[in-house]
Amino acid sequence: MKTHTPVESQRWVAGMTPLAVVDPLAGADVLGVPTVYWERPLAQDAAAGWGEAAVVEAQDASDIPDVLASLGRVQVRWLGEAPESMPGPWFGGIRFGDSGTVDTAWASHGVTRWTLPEVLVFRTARGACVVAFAQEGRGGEDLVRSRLERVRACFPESYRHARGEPVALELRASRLDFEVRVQRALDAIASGHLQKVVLARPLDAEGPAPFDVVDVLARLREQNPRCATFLFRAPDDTCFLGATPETLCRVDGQVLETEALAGTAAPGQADGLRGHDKNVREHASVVRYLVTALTPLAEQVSSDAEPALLALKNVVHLRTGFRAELRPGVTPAQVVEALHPTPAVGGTPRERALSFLVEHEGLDRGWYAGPVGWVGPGRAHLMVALRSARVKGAKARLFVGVGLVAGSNADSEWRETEMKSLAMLRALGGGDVVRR
Ligand SMILES: C=C(O[C@@H]1C=C(C(=O)O)C=C[C@H]1O)C(=O)O
Repeated sequence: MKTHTPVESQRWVAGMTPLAVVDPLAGADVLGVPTVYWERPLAQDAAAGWGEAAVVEAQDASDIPDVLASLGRVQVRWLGEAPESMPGPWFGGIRFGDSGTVDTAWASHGVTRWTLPEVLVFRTARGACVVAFAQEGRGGEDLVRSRLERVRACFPESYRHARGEPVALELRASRLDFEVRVQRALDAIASGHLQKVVLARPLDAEGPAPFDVVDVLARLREQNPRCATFLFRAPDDTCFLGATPETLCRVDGQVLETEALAGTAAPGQADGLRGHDKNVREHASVVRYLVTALTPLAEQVSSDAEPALLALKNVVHLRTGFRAELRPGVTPAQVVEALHPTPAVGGTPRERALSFLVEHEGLDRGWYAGPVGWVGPGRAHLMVALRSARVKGAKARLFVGVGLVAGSNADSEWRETEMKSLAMLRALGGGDVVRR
């Protein structure tokens, strides 16, 4: 079932069965590579979806707000008890935005794509269960019951570790090309046209055999427990996956949480980060933007008094947490529209920075740096898709970006992109990264 327009007229029937499992990813051994995957190890949340009971796509970027709004109005009739704190039920993402370069390998992910899985296995701190969805109508209830039974009967109880041996990756990237683009950005900053722009570059990696994306997911979550590990697999098996530290928005009723995450140091050099002028300016532009963007939507916006350090395996970031009480009637769809893209992945002034990227970045970001996650009635959790790659067969294209402000230099920005690429490279290669 595929819907290319909002889903108001459709109704869904669903059922739920508790499961004695600890790890939704373990289902890959019997059900194959999940269609969608989402896990935040520290929060003990994990969800894996198989099949597509429905897909909502947009033909054009101008339809994205309608698509998002329609996801929040999904109508589900539960056979028996409804599960508590179910993520989704729609899982998907949105392109970063306009691009001056078209990469057809992104075609199957489209402008935006949201999946209602046929079966969704999820775990929270309270336990695990499987949920099945089918379209309301003749046979819908039977389909739900048989899907639940099939999963209940076969789902492994064990935890799924990465099993493959480390493999050597062939890496391709152009440092010269990146440095030329950084220089153009620094010229635009020096002339006063821009204050900040986040420039990204691709890094192509090839393995000796098709990547085992389930193993890659297992490594991503083990190596990046503070991040959200995600996978969105399109029908042609193009996978977009990663482990991102950056929350775009978490909405639960009227409560909104978001964050400014910008400013980066190597793990050994984190001490000076909070006093480092360039990083402080990079960070402050995001903080100012969030306050301005949230004010029309919220009764009250509060934030941490000053940035804290968020220490990840390969980098340390400056982070300022935000919490807001949304005005009555404000939906997750409106929050996404107001926030994305923040200057953590675009720049300042916003429109000029985005035009600069269309003209000079020379890269189709696709879903990289766009919102990814889940949406449901009155609730949503969307992350910014960083530390990510598009994978098909034995080929992966990684995306890494850096915030440039006055005082940035091409050499240290290149090194920062190298550090940021390690999260994905270590998961793809399964071992330490040797660059030649
Ligand atoms: C653009 C990326 O990361 C963003 C840029 C950062 C920076 O320049 O300091 C830090 C965190 C992210 O907001 C990326 O990881 O690709």
